[in-house]
Amino acid sequence: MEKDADGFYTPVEEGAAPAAGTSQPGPNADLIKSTFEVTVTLADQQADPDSPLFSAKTFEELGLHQDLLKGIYDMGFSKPSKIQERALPLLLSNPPTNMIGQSQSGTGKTAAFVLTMLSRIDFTKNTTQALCLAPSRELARQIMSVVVSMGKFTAVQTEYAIKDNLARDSGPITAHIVVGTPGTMTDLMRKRIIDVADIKVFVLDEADNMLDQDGLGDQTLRVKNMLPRDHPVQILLFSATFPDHVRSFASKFAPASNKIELQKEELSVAGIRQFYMDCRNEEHKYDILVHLYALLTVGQSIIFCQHKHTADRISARMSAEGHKVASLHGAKDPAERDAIIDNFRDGREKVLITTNVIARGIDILQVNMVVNYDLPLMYERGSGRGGADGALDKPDIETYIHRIGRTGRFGRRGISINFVHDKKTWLQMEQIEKATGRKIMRIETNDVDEMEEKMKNALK
Ligand SMILES: Nc1ncnc2c1ncn2[C@@H]1O[C@H](COP(=O)(O)OP(=O)(O)OP(=O)(O)O)[C@@H](O)[C@H]1O
Repeated sequence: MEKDADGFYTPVEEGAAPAAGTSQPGPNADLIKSTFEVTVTLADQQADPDSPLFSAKTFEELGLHQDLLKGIYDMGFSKPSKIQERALPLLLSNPPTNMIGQSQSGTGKTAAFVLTMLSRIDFTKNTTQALCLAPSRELARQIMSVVVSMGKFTAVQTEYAIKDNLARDSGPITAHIVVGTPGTMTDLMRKRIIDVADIKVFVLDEADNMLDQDGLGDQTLRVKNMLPRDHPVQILLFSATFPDHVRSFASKFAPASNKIELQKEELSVAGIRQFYMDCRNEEHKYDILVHLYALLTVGQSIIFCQHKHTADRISARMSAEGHKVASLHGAKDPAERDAIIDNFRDGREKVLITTNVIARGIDILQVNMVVNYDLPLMYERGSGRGGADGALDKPDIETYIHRIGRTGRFGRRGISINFVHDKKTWLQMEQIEKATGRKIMRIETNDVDEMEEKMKNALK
């Protein structure tokens, strides 16, 4: 589907090259005009969700403090994105109301919840007033960078709750906003290094993942149970996906919430062209990846593998063969992880070979290609994610949507390529195609020139 001049979606042949002369839209272009279908359900059922009161076309009309408006404009944002238009008036209204917000990858959810946290801080008090949890240290660091940029003209104090970031004997935290991962956050709260008495906002980014019992659910619940009970805490859950099995838990976790949801078929971003390549076997997958190297480095690329050892193995092999690549996964030590993602973010590395650890949330506008070297798979309940055992033959649709969402950020174009190499992986890809409702086009692996041509066209 693509939007016509009036902003309506019209079907186009998936994978077809855009008309000659069309250029990659700028960061603000598509999503601000976008008319993708958002459903708003208000906690107050008497209120009309379509009332202009619950929509904001400009940041001015939100009644924000000048210092915050300055921060927003300094980041280059001129108008709220579609999701922000609907979400911000609800997020900022008083009394504070919980929210469950779902919208495609890269549509500005982070900015929406960061602005909410910042706008609720009482800067005259040196106490922690907002907590934000994310599933990975990389994402926590990225969210923090948005807090710092947006809060640049305020007196906001921030602190991390991620592994190895606090000195062992550090005293109590007095920062207004603490961003971290659930394990470390629980730890700091238990030890009373974080004082919860003044907390007003609690945000879960990638909330479906954070609430999933098989993922980080238990730890997240522990954090919630330590929040103060003598005053309401606004709970905000955001993600691009909310699979059925976490929906009811999410509603209990954030009771009486306003809800913003996208139609299911709109979940994956229209600007991302999806392809697959038929490989003969595992070894052929590697060869194809090497063939693609020139294309992978046109912009920046992320290669997703199912296991850490695959990421390490192919990156070591490619490096030995003279191709500059980096690999990142959860078994590396924190300092190394930080250095690798920072190098990639700054464009010093162009190809990042990784696992699901950065499948969610990472926002690097220059990433225009994602390769699913291995398709994402579901894990058997209770097996714990990330290990080699317990993988099922079923594709993990949510992770797929998040992975390909690392490209095509904020209305840009991007392509994703899935490697399939046998009947099983082919069937898995077919299931992904069905579930996301978008065609995945075949690319010939024999003809490197044709392959390059087709991909370059898709990126135009
Ligand atoms: N109103 C706006 N105007 C211009 N750019 C914006 C606006 N809001 C957000 N952006 C930019 O768009 C990009 C994507 O936004 P963001 O990271 O908030 O998306 P997201 O919805 O949280 O994505 P994901 O689901 O992958 O976590 C960021 O680079 C951000 O700076």
